[in-house]
Amino acid sequence: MNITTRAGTVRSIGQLICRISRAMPVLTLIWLGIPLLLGVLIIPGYAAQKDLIDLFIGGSDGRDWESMLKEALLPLIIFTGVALIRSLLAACQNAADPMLSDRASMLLQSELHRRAIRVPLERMDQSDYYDRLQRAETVAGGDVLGILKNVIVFLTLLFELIGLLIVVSLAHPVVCILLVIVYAISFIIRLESDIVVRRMNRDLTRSGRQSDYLREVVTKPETVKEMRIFGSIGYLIDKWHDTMRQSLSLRMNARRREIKRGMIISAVQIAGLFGAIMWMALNLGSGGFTAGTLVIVFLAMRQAYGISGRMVHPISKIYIQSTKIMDLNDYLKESSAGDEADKEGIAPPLPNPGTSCLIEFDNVTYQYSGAQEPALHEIRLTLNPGETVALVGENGAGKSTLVRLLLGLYQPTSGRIIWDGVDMRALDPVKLSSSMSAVFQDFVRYETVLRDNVGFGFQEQLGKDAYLRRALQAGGAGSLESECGGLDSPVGLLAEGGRELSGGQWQRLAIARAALRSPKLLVLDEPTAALDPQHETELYRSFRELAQGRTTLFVSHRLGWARYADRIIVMRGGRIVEEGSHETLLKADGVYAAMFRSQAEWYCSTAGEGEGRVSGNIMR
Ligand SMILES: Nc1ncnc2c1ncn2[C@@H]1O[C@H](COP(=O)(O)OP(=O)(O)OP(=O)(O)O)[C@@H](O)[C@H]1O
Repeated sequence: MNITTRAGTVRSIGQLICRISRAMPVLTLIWLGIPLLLGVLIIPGYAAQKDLIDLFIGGSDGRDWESMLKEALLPLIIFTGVALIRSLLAACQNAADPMLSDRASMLLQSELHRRAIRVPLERMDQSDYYDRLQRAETVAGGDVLGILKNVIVFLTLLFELIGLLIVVSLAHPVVCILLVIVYAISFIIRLESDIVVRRMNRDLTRSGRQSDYLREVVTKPETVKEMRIFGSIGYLIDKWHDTMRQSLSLRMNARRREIKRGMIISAVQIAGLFGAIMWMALNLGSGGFTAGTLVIVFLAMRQAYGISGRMVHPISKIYIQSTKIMDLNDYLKESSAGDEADKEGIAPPLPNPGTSCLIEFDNVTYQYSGAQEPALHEIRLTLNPGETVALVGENGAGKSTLVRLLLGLYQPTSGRIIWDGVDMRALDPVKLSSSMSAVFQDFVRYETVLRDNVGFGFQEQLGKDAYLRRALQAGGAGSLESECGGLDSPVGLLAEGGRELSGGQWQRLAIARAALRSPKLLVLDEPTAALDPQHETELYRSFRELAQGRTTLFVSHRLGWARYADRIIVMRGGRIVEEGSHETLLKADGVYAAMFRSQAEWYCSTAGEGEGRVSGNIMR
């Protein structure tokens, strides 16, 4: 471990403690002050012992017992007082320690969650983000308890060790120097050993995530069905075994290395202790030591030896955990970018989005981080107020990427998206998102109560049953209220007594959620993927009503629905390749016409074979 890494470890622990102390200064002060006091108290404790030993070994020396006892009274009081105060402080430490750790864990977890919701979506797409978030979550959720425990044990032992070294140096500086050298060598060896473990733990997070995924995927009822049919369970289990075997072997190697280093450290310390005792024995006559000095130096060295042995554990743990602390600090630092601007008085208020909702893509290019090619190339597109535009194209054409940019979830790599004449990046983000509503193909299932599933669309109306019912109707989920037993009935299997809903029912709730708002911009990204044809037809009718007077963009692979749009945009390879009404595009006989014909042929042929129960109105 180099100096930079070591400094990084100390700095990250310092940052962690500073973060905690800002939230709870008094508790942190008590928590840190107790070890310091425990260490300081070692010195008068040993000084009193030395005086007592010298007094009683020196004998009466012509004095009466009464005057000797009088002389012994002060050291006795100090010795007993120190012992009492130390045990009192230890009790306080036992109370303060879990109190601080638990509160710190809660504090860090809430800070982490607050930060996580601010992270740009582009950052979430990068796999290293999940590694970092996972490590930060593990630290804030539980590891921090262990880390703070280790920090406090280490500090307590460190201050006691310093106290003992002061005791020894007061007796004779040479012995103290010898002990300092021994402990310094031990520390360096230990630090070198720990860097291996630290690196290994970091590497193992990624493979651990992979093995967790594999373990989950082979046991989940949703995935088991398909895997049994495709016979992929055996292959995935073997893959999981391989990942686990590699992790175990890495861990075993690091453990062996740690044990070897531990043995070297013990040998160095025993040699140092032996050398010091020998040196003292050789200088016993000439060194000017009193018997008391000799005894307390011996006792202090013995205690210091024990302490340094016990210090190895928390130090080693802290070094291993320091990566995690660094990760937590880095994560909190990274995701707090922009916080400064949020502080009241620093950032000027941003303008609200306009009410007409004329949206222009001005030469917009978007490239995913790490991707070789842009997913969208120089898009020029205008969505007119109140217009319904259908976005179609083959898989990977860039439709969802365009939708994410339109919703402000991603920012263009180059170019601008303009809302009523203003670059969307310059608009108030909260007002902007409340002017939009969206239904995604990968919609969220809130396994709480029915009310939440609709009301999260517009939280101010969460308690207004009439609005929620209207939204349920608009989403084609009007019957769910009575089927589930009321708006406050639990849905999903997570809540006790919850009613599990079908994929289509969940999807209809997502649509009801979007309908609850009164958005200027409505975006429907494959909103009916999980619906049966009958309900899909009903839903598209509801969408048409919902889209009235709003700028609407909908993405669908069902071209039968695209014909009802005012305009159809066809994408291919990240570019807009065609644009126009259904009739114009059919006449143009290009990409859209080919796609439409192939779908129409499929429907006609399946209907002709008498197998298709698909309602013909999809392609009519
Ligand atoms: N998170 C990502 N990171 C890197 N590349 C991505 C990411 N998401 C999508 N892409 C790539 O961007 C391109 C456009 O993807 P996009 O999801 O926008 O297509 P799509 O038209 O919505 O496809 P589909 O119809 O299958 O949903 C594809 O080549 C895809 O591989």
